[in-house]
Amino acid sequence: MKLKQVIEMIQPADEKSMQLCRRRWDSIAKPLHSLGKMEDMLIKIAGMTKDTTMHLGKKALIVMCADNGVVEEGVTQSGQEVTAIVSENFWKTKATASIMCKTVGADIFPVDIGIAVDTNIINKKVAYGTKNMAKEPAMTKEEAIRAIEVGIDMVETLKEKGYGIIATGEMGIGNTTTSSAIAAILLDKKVEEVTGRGAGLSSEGLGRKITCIQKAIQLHAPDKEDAIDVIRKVGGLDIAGMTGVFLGGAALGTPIIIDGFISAVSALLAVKLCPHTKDYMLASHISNEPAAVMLLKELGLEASLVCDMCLGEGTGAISLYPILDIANAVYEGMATFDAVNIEKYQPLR
Ligand SMILES: O=C(O)c1ccc[n+]([C@@H]2O[C@H](COP(=O)([O-])O)[C@@H](O)[C@H]2O)c1
Ligand SMILES: Cc1cc2nc[nH]c2cc1C
Repeated sequence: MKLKQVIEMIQPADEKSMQLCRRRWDSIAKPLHSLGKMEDMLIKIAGMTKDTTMHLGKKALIVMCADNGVVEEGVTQSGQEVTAIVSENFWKTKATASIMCKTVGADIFPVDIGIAVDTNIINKKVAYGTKNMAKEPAMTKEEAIRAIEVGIDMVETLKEKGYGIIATGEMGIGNTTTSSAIAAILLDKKVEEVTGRGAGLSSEGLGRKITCIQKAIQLHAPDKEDAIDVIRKVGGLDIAGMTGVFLGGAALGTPIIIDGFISAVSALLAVKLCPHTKDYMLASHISNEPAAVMLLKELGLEASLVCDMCLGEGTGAISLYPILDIANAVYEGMATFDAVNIEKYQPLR
């Protein structure tokens, strides 16, 4: 589906289904709202799917894998070759996210949306990596839109295959540099406030990373009001792909789970392209990268997990699946106040 068409399709979440879901929670024989965010998440999901029965279907993780030209500026601890190695390991259940997916009963879909070499994962390559944003725009406008549409199409394909909820993830050495650039622009923050050590950068490297981002922003002056302009000048193909996943989920009524820093940047870009997209997002955890809290605040979303994770790959997002399963089991299986003859508590809220 085309980006323009998808943006036109997106509607606010369904209030009626959310009300009915809340009513069901309030009828269950336990203190009101005592399952906290577990209840809130299912209520939100009911609004997304327009269905209060919570038959979510199969669970997926889409991992957008891409390289970033800015790596040649010495802004990362690891070399660019790590992107392809880890990405191919997803298929072999040898990377963290793939092992976690197997454990929680989710299927993993690693997508080569822009790795610098050919790989054997799902081939949706838009380019062999981006250009170095410190010297030129990371990509063309056409490439940015194509990468967003790859994300949209992945959601459409998975929905057709019976997947009812999708976690987002990414793999791309250098993508905390692109994400910090985007965060600085969208949040109107100083680069040093939104830039962290990514995958274990030294203090000297961190200084280089901050200077590099400042230089790229000064060079390209991205238009804050134009999300595509921001993505194409200082973003990445992985970020663009995840932005498309959020938009596709909102258009097709599929809940999409935000992972860490890079995923939250993509979520905010999707909201900039279409504000109602936010209704179809669930926050999972709070990444240790400094801008993670700021991004969730800007999105108006609260994470359910605080685990000090900053691995990426979708590891935080898929950690939410067992919690959603537990919540759903209670929601579907518990006796009501009427059934067990307990007088209903008065709401505490
Ligand atoms: O998701 C996060 O919050 C997160 C925070 C720090 C690092 N990462 C992962 O580490 C890689 C990017 O780190 P870097 O230092 O190469 O920019 C990329 O593959 C991400 O999956 C991910
Ligand atoms: C080994 C490794 C695995 C990763 N997974 C996500 N980012 C990563 C970065 C490195 C370096």
